[in-house]
Amino acid sequence: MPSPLTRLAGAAANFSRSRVELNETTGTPIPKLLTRNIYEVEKASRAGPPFSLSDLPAYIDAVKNMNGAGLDDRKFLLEKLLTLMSRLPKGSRLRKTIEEYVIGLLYRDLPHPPGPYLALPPAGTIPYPQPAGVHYAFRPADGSFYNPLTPSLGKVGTPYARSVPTRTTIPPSHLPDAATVFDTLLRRDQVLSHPGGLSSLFFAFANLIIHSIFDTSHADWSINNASSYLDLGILYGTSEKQVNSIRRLDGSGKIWNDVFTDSRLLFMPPSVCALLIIFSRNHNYVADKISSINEKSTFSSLPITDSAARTVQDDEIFHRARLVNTAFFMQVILRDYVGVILGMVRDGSIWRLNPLEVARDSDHSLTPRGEGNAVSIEFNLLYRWHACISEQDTAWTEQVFKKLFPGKEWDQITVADFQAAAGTAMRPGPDVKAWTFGGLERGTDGSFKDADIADFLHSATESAACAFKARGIPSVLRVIEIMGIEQGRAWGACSLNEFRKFVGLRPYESFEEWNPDPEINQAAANLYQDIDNLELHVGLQAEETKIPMPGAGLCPGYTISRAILSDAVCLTRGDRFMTTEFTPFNLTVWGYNDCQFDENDGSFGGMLSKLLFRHLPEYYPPGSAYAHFAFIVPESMRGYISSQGCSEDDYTWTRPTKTPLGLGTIENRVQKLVRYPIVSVKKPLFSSRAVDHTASSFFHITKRLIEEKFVLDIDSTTRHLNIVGDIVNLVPICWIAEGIMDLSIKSTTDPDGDVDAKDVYSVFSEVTDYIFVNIDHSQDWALHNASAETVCKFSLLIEALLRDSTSGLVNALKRFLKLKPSYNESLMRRLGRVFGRPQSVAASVFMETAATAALFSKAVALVIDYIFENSKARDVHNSLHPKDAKGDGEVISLIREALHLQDFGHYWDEQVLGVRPTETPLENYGLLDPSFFERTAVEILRAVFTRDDIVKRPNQPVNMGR
Ligand code: HEM
Repeated sequence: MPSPLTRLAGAAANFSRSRVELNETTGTPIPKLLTRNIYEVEKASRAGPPFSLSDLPAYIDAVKNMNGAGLDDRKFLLEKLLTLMSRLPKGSRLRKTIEEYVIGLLYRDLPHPPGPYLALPPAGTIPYPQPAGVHYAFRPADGSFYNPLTPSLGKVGTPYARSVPTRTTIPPSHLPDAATVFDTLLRRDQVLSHPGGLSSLFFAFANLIIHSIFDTSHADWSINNASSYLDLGILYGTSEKQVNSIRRLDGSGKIWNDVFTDSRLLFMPPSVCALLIIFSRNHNYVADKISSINEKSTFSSLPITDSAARTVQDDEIFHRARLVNTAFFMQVILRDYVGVILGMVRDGSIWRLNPLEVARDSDHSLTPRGEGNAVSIEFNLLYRWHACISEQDTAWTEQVFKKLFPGKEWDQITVADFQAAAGTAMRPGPDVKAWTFGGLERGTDGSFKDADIADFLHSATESAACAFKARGIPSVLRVIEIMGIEQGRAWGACSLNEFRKFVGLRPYESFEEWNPDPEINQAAANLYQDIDNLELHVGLQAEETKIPMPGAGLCPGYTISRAILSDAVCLTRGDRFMTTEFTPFNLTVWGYNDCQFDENDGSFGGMLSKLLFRHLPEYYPPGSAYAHFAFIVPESMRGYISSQGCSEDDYTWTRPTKTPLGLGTIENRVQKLVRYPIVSVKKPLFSSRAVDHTASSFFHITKRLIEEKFVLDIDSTTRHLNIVGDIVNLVPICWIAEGIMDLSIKSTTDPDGDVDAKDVYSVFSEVTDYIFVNIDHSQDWALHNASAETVCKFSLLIEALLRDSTSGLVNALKRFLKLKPSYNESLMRRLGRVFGRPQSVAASVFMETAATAALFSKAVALVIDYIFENSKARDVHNSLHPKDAKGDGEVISLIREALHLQDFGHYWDEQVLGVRPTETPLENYGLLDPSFFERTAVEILRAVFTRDDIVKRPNQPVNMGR
């Protein structure tokens, strides 16, 4: 059972999270005022200058060739632009202009809507899948109605789009035999690790992406049986029937444990399925939250007997949870995946290309968003990244193929063999709840063991992917590549040069230019004679590859590297659920906030770590590099971290083993925030004389705040007051700031005060969260860093006052000049007598006061709530006025009673003991020290309840969160 302290702290945590400031366009959190500057300066100084003279040739080339001969991609304009954007200061106008320009450019690389298709999409209308009474946007199972005006655009079972009509005149019969092309240009000759240290898990995620958008029909290669959207169709299914096969339909909106619907993935390495299981679990986590928070108070508890009501509730929770879960998928794509592709994670940059932004052209027209999308054959061919399959995954695939095609060598398997297997041996049973992978067994509740899922993921993070390269594809996939080449021909795909022209790149004039390796270019020249004949698939996969440099992390062939960005932009920007419908209204306020990334979480703006910490907490302890940088092999990432000037020691680099949940003891967490030993400062702070003095301050501060914060209602003489947010939360803050730290509080009478009390409350309550509340591993990094900075800053302040008080010079001088002494001299003198270094004493004062301020306020708020709810305001008034010990005693009993009844006590149970509480339910920590709490709380209540003009608004709760 959580301790009273922990439960008390819960609301402080919720409060501080709900106050995170969001960028209105992207919904992303804005760094706190107190941390923003230092953080940015530090990053910028590490990253280097945004522009250097050596970049000039690339920019000149761009200007000359943008609409003419095509860009020379060997001059790395794109990389330079990306680097420039990542290094320009946040909020810079130039950065925003370039970002908008680049996103507009990439989006317009492909026509919207796509022009030609391999066959005609369905004509006429198609049925609208929205059930009656649904007032939120939801993703139709089959990808229809993403563009409401062209509802079949990108729908499951429609033909692929064609971006580039070919004018190549070489007859198909003159093209080299597909098997010979594989054996000459594509077959892996040696294992070469990925030059950027990308892990096999990165390609497992890429595998999820391609399966989401490509599923070429074996009956008709022109048809794509996947939708053209990153809608997690691999998890949810591509038809109503499939979606229903995973749903519980019991009103919870949840799916069965650890299920997904795309059976093709069962034949992929187990890390691919393990990664998808994380998203499967996330659906249920989100559904649980949405129903328990119940933002509109419309959900009923289960079981729901009325079947119609059950369906309505289940649909709503399911669809909203799916929107949130696919938003997580999108964030992992944009933050982790594209972050690695562009080398941003490697270089410690939190900047990302954000294709979802609202952007305008120079003529003020909006760059379109959410218009729909249809994937094209060119991108299907471009995405066949089989060269990167790691050695371990190759060995695994070989085992699978041996079972599927017993007795056959890799070069004896035919396309017909593969298609036959795909229709029979590769079809699992219809019950998704019984599917397994990687030899795993399901438990009685249907789920896999965390240990097993984590094991696959850890291994995939640890194993290096292979490099993109000509002659890089494992022999076992020979038949798949032959099929790919033949599909390209059957589709009438364009040549490599035609594709390059289409995306604005200069076409190659020779095979040498395409790939300078003589063995490769001569082999290609023999097969194709003319560079213009070079087929798209082969041309893309055997092209010279990029090397890691700022702006380049994936390091595929040059053309893939350019085109992949257009695809990423079009897929996400074209999806209305990721853009125009990506709103708190559809996702719920909680869901919308939950799927935002935190750029200060230690993952350089990644999102996957949040999911790994959340769903496998025992196997991803806080600070594990396996969680923060799952897409880069830890050994490589460790090198990058130290070359960025960051401390390797901030992370753990070894493979995680099972670690008990929780973050250790309170003392342990305090130690992580302060560098000096904590000493006891209770006596100077909480002696009865000191508390008498503080209690009187609390009374006066409360009175002052009440007068200041009253707001007059429109057309009325009634004034209203946010008793928790504006008074109770701020009283201890004002006391700590003014009475201990010598800071003046901004107010209507002192607008130039040193600090805003609400800002201070916010940063102090982060420290409270870190020490007392946080058990969420994904929050640990950000909370620790923010808290450590707060503790350091404010402790320094106290330390300076302490040092000054020992000399007493400042105040002596002020007294001599008949000025008010500038700080609480007697308190500082008492603190000065504590045995310990000033740094220790200062940090200890911070911990005793500021770190528990939010807990103090929460407890007082509960008491006030109890008083109003139980109509005891008049009794409290009578007890506290006039002031006497008996009346104060009565109110102290009431405080104890309130806290016990609000379930914050463990000393007393009226039902069991039948006695009134005699002891306080509070723990002896900081401002919750009972002798301090009870005396000071009484004074706050006196200031509130001895007035006759404070009543609770009818039908409105005391705002406990605020
Ligand atoms: C060990 C890992 C992998 C294995 C065993 C594998 C196997 C296969 C197989 C069997 C197919 C043919 C599917 C069909 O037509 O039914 C295929 C197609 C494909 N693969 Fe892979 N693959 C792997 C990794 C990857 C990766 C990492 C990517 C790129 C991110 C990729 C991209 C593709 C694409 C785009 C297709 C065409 C899909 C379609 O048109 O439906 N594969 N792969």
